[in-house]
Amino acid sequence: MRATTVAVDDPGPLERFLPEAGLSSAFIRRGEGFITLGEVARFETDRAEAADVWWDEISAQIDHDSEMPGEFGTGPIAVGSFTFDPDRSEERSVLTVPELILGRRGGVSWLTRLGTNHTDCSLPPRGEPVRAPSGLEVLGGSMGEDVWTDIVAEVVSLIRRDEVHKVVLARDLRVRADQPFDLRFLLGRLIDSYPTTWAYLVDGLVGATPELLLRRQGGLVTSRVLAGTVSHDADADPLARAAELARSSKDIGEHEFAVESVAQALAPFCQAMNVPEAPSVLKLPNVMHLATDITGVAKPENSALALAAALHPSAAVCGTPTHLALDIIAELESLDRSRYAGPVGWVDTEGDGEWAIALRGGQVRPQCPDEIQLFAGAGIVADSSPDAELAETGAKFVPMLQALGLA
Ligand SMILES: C=C(O[C@@H]1C=C(C(=O)O)C=C[C@H]1O)C(=O)O
Repeated sequence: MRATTVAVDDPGPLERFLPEAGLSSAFIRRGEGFITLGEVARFETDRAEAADVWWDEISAQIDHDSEMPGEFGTGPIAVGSFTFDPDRSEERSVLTVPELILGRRGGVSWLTRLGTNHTDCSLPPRGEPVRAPSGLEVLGGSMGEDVWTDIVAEVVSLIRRDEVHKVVLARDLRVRADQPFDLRFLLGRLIDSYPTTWAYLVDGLVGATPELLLRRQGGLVTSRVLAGTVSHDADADPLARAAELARSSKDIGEHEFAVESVAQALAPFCQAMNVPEAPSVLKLPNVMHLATDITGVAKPENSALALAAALHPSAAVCGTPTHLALDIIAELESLDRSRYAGPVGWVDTEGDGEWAIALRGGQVRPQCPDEIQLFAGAGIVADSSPDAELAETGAKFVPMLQALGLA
């Protein structure tokens, strides 16, 4: 297979090139990242490890001609989204090799085209205008709010009996429209309102997540761990809320579980690692999180996708200890998380790439194109209050509800 990469003039907002229908994907933060069109290969699996082996074989067969060799993110890539719990999900994970990639990073834009014999490196046409959803109806979730808070209370008592340390519980909301969703509309709204997050669109999964499972760039690996949350709004004093969060022993404890899980999982893949002692506060329009950026010097043999497979599920979205938390989630949550809270991102032919955690998003399925399932979760620890955790999930639904025009 051949691939050609050329530098192009700044194409403007990348998402404008997405077509309403057809195979496409996007991964954009602060105007940088890429959109893809078409597909030359696709691997549906239930394991990120299997996808990593598949991509390793495919990428070795690509003959790449590039005007910008070695520039991070340019060239052929595979884009994917993986389920939260492959052992218990009906949904398949997917890794695809796009036919065309239009990207921008560090002010430089490029276009990569893959195929067997082509050299057409002209920009694709802009997509049709986006369509706002209409006739929206909130159908509710797979369980009522009171049932969900009862489950939180049950988990709190398991934790107080020392049977488990932390469990992240999620809930869902279904929203129906009177015609199929145009996911580009939701993506565009998220990009505009949440520019510091990673906005993603992969195979019907759309959202804007603040959490980066990992970036592997050259020899360096970075992970942004989030856990510990307060909601805030225009009326609240942001400094007072941030100080409250930074002093909250409940949130600091919850955060430490998440940092520990990522640090432990990453250690075998790194020659050296830096884990800051105290978290900082990350401010988003709807919530603030305690945040820790872990960095390390990666051993060369593991791709970004292999690292994502090793780091997932972190205690930010699952719990501690991992296997117990997974079992408790499966038993009590009564929800197929599908690809919510799983890794979403990309990997290149060198094994560099970025994998975010698919949070603050929703899934549209081909058999129900007029219905979107939104997900939000919260970390439960010994001091959790069920009503506060319910409110926290409410705040985490806000970005998608706003994008839909419902908040
Ligand atoms: C589970 C979610 O978010 C995660 C849980 C957090 C928490 O419990 O404080 C914070 C950020 C994320 O790691 C979600 O957004 O659905």
